[in-house]
Amino acid sequence: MRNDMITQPTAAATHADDLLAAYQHDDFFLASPKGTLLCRGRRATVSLQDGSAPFGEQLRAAVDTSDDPATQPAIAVGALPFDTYRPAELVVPHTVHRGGPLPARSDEPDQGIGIPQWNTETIPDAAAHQHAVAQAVQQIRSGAIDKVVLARVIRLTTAQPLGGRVRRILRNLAARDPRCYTFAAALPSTAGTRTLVGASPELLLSRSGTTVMTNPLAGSAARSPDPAEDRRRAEALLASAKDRREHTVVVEAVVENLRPLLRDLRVPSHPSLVCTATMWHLSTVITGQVADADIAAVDLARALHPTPAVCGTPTDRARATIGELEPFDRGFYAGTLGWCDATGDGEWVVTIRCAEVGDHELRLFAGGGIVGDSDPAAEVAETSAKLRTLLRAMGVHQEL
Ligand SMILES: C=C(O[C@H]1C=CC=C(C(=O)O)[C@@H]1O)C(=O)O
Repeated sequence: MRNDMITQPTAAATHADDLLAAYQHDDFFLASPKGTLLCRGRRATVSLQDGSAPFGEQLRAAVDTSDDPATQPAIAVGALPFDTYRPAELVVPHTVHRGGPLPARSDEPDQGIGIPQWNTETIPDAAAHQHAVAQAVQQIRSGAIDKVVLARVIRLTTAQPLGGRVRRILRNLAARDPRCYTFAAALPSTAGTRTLVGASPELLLSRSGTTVMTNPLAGSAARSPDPAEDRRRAEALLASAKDRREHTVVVEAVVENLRPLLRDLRVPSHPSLVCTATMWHLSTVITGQVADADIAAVDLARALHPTPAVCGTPTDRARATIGELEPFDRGFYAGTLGWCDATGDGEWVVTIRCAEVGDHELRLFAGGGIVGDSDPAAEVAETSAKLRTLLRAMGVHQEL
C-alpha cells in the first residue's frame, strides 16, 4: 500500500481501518486517497495570525517550547473557518499515526448511527432559499457580482447524546465514498464540544516536496440509480454552458492566486467529470512547483481560500451577498481542513459535504454556485442532493 501522506517518520504505520476504529471524540482524522491520518492530543498550538516567520519555523518553535520531548514529527492539524477574518490556529498533536488509504467497501450495508427519530429544521426552508437564489441572480444580472455560492443548513436534534457517534458517521461516509476526503476535527467552541465531520470531494491544495496540486470543483448534477440516466446526466453536465461558466470562474481565480506563488503551472483547457456516491461534478486538476521553498501548504491553502467554489467572485462582494442572503453562520462549513509539516508538505480539503456535531444537535450544510442563468428551483434541488451525503451516513433516507 502506498504511504506517502506524511513525509517524516512516525510511529509504526498502521492499517487504515484500525485508525478509523481507534478514532475518539476530540481526535483529528483525515482519510484521503493518499493515506489516513489520526492525531491525538494538543502538545502546542500554532497561531496563523502572526505570519511573520515561515510556517515551518513557527511550527518548529512551537514544538521546541512545548513541555513534551519531541518524539513525534512536527506536524500541525486543524480546521479553518469560512470567514478568513476570524482567528485561526492549528494544533500540534501529541501522537500522530498514519496508514494507507481506506479500502473501498461496495458491499457495506447502510448502517445508521442508532438514532431512529430526529427533530428537523431547515434554514432557510426551500421556498426562502429559492427566493434568496432569485435575488442573487438579479444581483448578478445587474453586474454587481459575477458568481455567488448560497448554502442552507438542516438542523437535526435528538435527546440522545451524539458525541460517541462520530466514528460511526465517519465509517458510513468512508464506506460509501472511499475516494473522498473523509474527516473529523474537534472545533474551538465556547458552547460544548463540537466536531466537524464530512466527506469532501474537493482538494483545496496539497504540497509534496516542490509539487503543488489543487483540484477545484464547481458545476454539479445529482447521480441517478439507473446507469443509463446517470451517464446521461453526467454528459449533460459536461455540455452545460451554465455549469461550465460556474466552473471557469473558479479555475480562473485559483490560477490568478497561484500564479505569483508557483512556476510551471499546468492548467487543463477543459474540465473533466468526477463523481461521489450522490453527485457528479466538473473538475480541473491544476499542478505547479513552489517558487519559494518556504511557502508551506497551509500558506498556499490560505492564499486560495475562499475560492469561488464556496464564496463567489469578486470575493469581497460575494461575501457581502452571502452575509445579506444566508440567515445563518457558516462556521467551519466552506472552510478548509488539513495538516502541514515542518518541511511545508501538507494536504488541505474544502470543508463541504459536512456537518457540525454538537452534544444533541447536528448542523448539515450544502450550497451551490449561482450564475446569471441559474434556475432557483434547480438550485434548491441541488442542495437537497448534496445534503444526501451526510443524511445517508446518518441513516436518514427521506428528502429534507
Ligand atoms: C459548495 C458546495 O459545493 C461546491 C463544490 C462542488 C460543486 C459546487 C457547485 O456545483 O455549486 C460547489 O461549488 C457544497 O457542496 O456545499
